[in-house]
Amino acid sequence: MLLHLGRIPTVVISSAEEAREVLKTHDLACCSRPLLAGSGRVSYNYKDVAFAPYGVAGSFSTGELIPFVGWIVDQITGHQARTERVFHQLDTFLQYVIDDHLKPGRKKKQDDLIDVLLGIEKEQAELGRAAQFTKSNIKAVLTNIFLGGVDTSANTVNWAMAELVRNPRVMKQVQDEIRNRVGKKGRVTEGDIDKLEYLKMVIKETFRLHPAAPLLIPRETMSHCKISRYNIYPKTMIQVNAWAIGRDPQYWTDPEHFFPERFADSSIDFKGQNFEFLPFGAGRRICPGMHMGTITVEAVLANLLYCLIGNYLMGCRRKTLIWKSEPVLVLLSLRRLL
Ligand code: HEM
Repeated sequence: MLLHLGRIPTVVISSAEEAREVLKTHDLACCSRPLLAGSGRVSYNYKDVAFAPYGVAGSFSTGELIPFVGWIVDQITGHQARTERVFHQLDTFLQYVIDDHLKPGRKKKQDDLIDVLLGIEKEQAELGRAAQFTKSNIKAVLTNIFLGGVDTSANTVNWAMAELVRNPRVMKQVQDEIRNRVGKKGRVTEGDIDKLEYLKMVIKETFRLHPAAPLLIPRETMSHCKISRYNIYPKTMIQVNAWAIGRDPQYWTDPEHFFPERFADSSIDFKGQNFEFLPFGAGRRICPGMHMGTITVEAVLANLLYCLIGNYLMGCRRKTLIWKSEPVLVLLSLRRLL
């Protein structure tokens, strides 16, 4: 489907075959234009990325929609000022963290990510390369990891809990599995998770129905190409609708139904080879934190379910619970864990 998002021609891909064509074959720019509020430029710079937190991301920007004059409305509504304020807050924080790492005589057991990035910056400055890795690049990488790594895992756990509360049969089965395998140890450790087959299926089913990035990261065509039989011109934005593909009845039986067993004895995985299942994307821009994200979701969910008093939850009014589950779950788990 071809549409214009503001001033940018955009193609939305909603079938696994086209997704395979796009993500594997086409010459798509590595730079993306994150759909965050802001400038309307086709770019991927630190300032654009930094607009994401604090609710600025996804907020309506007239500058994005109406070419040339839209920015005036953003000035009047205060959108521009809010965006700048968020950027400065985040920038100040990141600068503080970087300065802290640059303090002489700082005590450290081993290099962390910021030390490594500062090392690259120093190395490139010494080599005197034309295109250098700067402090701004370091801040962009940190913001990217922060954005990519936190909400995605947290939202997946929330969705999994919501689905389990709506499906008592699955809730009971997954809790039984965890409690039988882990016994009375008090908490689920990383070593236990390998044995939890059903939990993994529950997580896969949650990824299928509720992908954390439903349209993946936008791509941009670098040259003229063809998708199916359509001619796509350079500088067209490509959005892959992983949400729609994950619910397409062509690939999934009874797609709206939360049914983890569909993954039993199935080779379908989220590692970017099965284009009907793309919770982490695919191709060159596949999520680099896939392993860490999965482990985090597995560990948090397993511990929540292990400690959760299932009957208490089932007794609650479900509707209320879906919206208010988070604090209840956290409190219950903490009570058991501490
Ligand atoms: C359940 C957890 C996670 C999910 C569902 C998820 C999902 C995704 C998706 C769908 C993309 C876009 C891929 C594409 O367009 O092909 C992405 C990109 C990215 N993810 Fe994740 N992610 C998760 C966890 C993490 C974690 C833990 C980190 C880092 C610590 C991370 C860092 C990133 C980064 C840096 C990108 C951008 C890659 C690029 O720009 O090329 N993600 N993630």
